[in-house]
Amino acid sequence: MEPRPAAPRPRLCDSLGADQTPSASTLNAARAEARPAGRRAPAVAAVLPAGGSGERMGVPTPKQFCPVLERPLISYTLQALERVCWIKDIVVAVTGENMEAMKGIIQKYQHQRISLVEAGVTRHRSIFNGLKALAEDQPDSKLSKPEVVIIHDAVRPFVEEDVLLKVVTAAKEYGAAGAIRPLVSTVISPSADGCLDHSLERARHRASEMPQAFLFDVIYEAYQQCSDYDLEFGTECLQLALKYGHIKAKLVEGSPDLWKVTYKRDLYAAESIIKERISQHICLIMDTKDENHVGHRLEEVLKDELNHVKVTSRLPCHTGRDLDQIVSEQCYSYVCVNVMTSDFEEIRKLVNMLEESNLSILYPVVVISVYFLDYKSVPFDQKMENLMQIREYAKEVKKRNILLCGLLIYYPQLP
Ligand SMILES: Nc1ccn([C@@H]2O[C@H](COP(=O)(O)OP(=O)(O)OP(=O)(O)O)[C@@H](O)[C@H]2O)c(=O)n1
Ligand SMILES: O=P(O)(O)OC[C@@H](O)[C@@H](O)[C@@H](O)CO
Repeated sequence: MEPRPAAPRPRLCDSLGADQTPSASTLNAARAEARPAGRRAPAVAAVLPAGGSGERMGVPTPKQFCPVLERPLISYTLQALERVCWIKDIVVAVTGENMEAMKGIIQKYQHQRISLVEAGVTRHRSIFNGLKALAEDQPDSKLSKPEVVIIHDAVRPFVEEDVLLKVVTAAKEYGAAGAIRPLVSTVISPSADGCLDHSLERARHRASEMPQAFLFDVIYEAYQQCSDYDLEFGTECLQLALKYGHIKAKLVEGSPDLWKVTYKRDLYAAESIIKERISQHICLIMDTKDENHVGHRLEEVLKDELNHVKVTSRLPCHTGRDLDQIVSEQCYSYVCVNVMTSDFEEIRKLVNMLEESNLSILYPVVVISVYFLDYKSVPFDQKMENLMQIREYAKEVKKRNILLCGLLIYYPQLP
């Protein structure tokens, strides 16, 4: 059957984006170069359907725009795909009414390599629109047809490079590939009278998840031949490749985090996972090199008490290069231990560095500034005045997603 002539092209907005974040892409570029010699890396693009209304979430805002830690859910998914430098274009399908909101998210969180297309009235139609945008070299667009295309729901934020690489590599070989997970509940088939007709043997079946990947021509031709019924009611891209392209997708075991945010509980779960991930590293910054610094004792205690948390320490944060390294480690929790001074100029320096690093654009950064002051040598009112400034400063930096608090510990010098 001749493929159906392409429907009118979706409106393709300009690509939007900002400078590449150096650390993630540098790392990925190194990995990409490490690919076995002689195998040309396929040109890879991604299509993210994000045009749904999120009815099952039960809130007015479509779930892909619902905030998680005050940041829209879709921004986490974009960040996850942006970390993979060999994905050259990310096409997001959003409804016309959400187009401006999506552009605002891209600008605010400095997402890159993003192009926007109009969503369709169903998920398959949204995906088809994304594929059309990639299929045609448009003179006014940076998009070109990829060899392999990843399809990934915008509401699945926890996707890692390894599973993306697995499905892309498999798609290059098999024509199509998709992530699967063990079934949690048994699948049953009800009879017309609402009773059990039969159940499927759970061990012999799997849940189809995302990401999926396809040779571009395979999936694009499948969509072009797709029946209106499938476009309207279908939920499985792999099935389209099988039905219209006679391609049996390679199934790739995915990690538990590939789940789709569908119900409200999923938002709470996503927030917990993100909080857990960004609190995996605490960095102690001390204001002297003295090995008897109380900060070292605190470091030991934290290492003993917090088993799954990486605790590092740094000497005086006036060595900017040193702080650059800390920030490049994507640390979001800092404890500054000050025994020599209550002058919080050092804190200002640290906060400025954190802001310049763009860390706080993506996640809240916590800075706890602890002051140990000997009340015999430091008149209370003089130092409290200094420290009270921290309260006003904290209000100011909170607007930039940096949560700053001060802790004053007055103690008598040992005789
Ligand atoms: N017309 C549509 C419908 C869905 N999607 C996207 O497809 C993904 C998975 O679909 P689903 O979880 O069903 O999202 P919704 O349709 O929004 O959810 P609901 O069925 O609860 O309304 C989501 O990223 C959703 O935004 C889309 O791009 N276009
Ligand atoms: O049906 P929904 O729109 O909720 O989900 C769409 C897909 O994510 C879902 O069908 C997966 O099984 C992958 O195909």
